[in-house]
Amino acid sequence: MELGPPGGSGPAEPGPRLRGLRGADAAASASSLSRFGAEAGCRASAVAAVLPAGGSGERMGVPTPKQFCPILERPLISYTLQALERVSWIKDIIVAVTRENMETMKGIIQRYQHKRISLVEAGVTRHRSIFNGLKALAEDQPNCRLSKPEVVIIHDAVRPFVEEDVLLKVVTAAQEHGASGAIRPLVSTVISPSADSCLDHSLERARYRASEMPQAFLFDVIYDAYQQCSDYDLEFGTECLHLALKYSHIKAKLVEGSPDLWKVTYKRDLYAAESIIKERISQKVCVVMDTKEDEEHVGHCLEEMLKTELNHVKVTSGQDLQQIILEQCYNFVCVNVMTSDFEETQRLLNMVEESNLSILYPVVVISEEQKLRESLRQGTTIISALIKERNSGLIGQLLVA
Ligand SMILES: Nc1ccn([C@@H]2O[C@H](COP(=O)(O)OP(=O)(O)OP(=O)(O)O)[C@@H](O)[C@H]2O)c(=O)n1
Ligand SMILES: O=P(O)(O)OC[C@@H](O)[C@@H](O)[C@@H](O)CO
Repeated sequence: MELGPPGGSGPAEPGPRLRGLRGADAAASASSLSRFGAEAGCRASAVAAVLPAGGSGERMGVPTPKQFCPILERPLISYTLQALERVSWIKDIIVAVTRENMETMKGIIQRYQHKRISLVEAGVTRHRSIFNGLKALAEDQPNCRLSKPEVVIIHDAVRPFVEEDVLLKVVTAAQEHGASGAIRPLVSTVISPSADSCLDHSLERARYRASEMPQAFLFDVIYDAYQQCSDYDLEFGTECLHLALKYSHIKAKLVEGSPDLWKVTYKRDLYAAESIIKERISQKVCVVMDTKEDEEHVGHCLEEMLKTELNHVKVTSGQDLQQIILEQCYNFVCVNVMTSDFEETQRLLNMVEESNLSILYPVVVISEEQKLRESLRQGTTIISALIKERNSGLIGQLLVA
């Protein structure tokens, strides 16, 4: 078992975007968050996460294990890590990878500046990988450098669209019930085949749910369960909640999860994940121009038109660029009125490159205000298509209107 040092710090890159919590949810989570935040602050690691990432991805049908398959030229696992890193009260993230992929994983941690990550060696099955991750947190292990958490989250590394609200729900429920897991309605009906591959019986779909991730447990509940586990369970089991019930006699609290909790398993899931990520990072466009005051400025006209094509268009001037980049905007439209504006545009390009944003996020440069005004509709259509398509072959478009 190899424990890598917790990672460094630095801006995360694009990935699944968190929706803000609203209304009662926000109030409830704020109190729970503050409770965890407070406890996490005093106990430094009240909540930890274990991410099994030691599989081979056979069902994906490609040589690269699916957790390392690129989406927008970034490994799938990096999006999951980023989603967890955005949750400040998760103090340690333990990732189980095979020995042969250890260096690849370390490279991803460094390239994308992931933090709070410790690596352990995966097992030959998912349960064994999870068990190795738990051992890294248990204080009864030699050379253990991590403190035992009160609650541990278990989440598949190939489920990138996990959000803070569902993590908070399962963690809060686990604290109260000992175990908790996200569930989703079944899409297909479950049937039981007979020995001769004929229908024996089918289950009433409405009475059943699909078990998804994340799941959360009081650490001792799940660690004790894994310590008692039979080899059969470790070899063939797929359900951590079942182990908590069978060995720790804890009935997990089930929490309705969002539709995006699904696991990347087949190649089609990669395409689906890419389109979800593209959609999420295309929702914010920054129109950069040298003035905010002049409402007749073509930049404001462009902004109004872009709002009909894209969700969120923010107008800013050159001075706010650093803040915009820190807010993780990935789409910039620079309206150049005078040739001097090109210096502003070059400054933006330098900032985007320095800020480590992926080169896939197009900066659209427009020159010639008057001509743009004449072809504003066409310019809007082209800009929206560039942002939505985000094709690496179209990097750094210079649109001369
Ligand atoms: N020995 C294993 C097997 C799986 N996993 C991880 O458990 C998660 C969910 O498992 P699954 O979707 O089955 O992944 P694979 O086993 O890689 O897929 P396949 O069954 O298609 O080979 C994945 O993050 C996978 O990397 C693991 O840590 N150790
Ligand atoms: O190894 P597999 O991908 O088949 O199993 C993983 C899933 O079973 C698991 O992630 C959820 O069902 C929740 O337990």
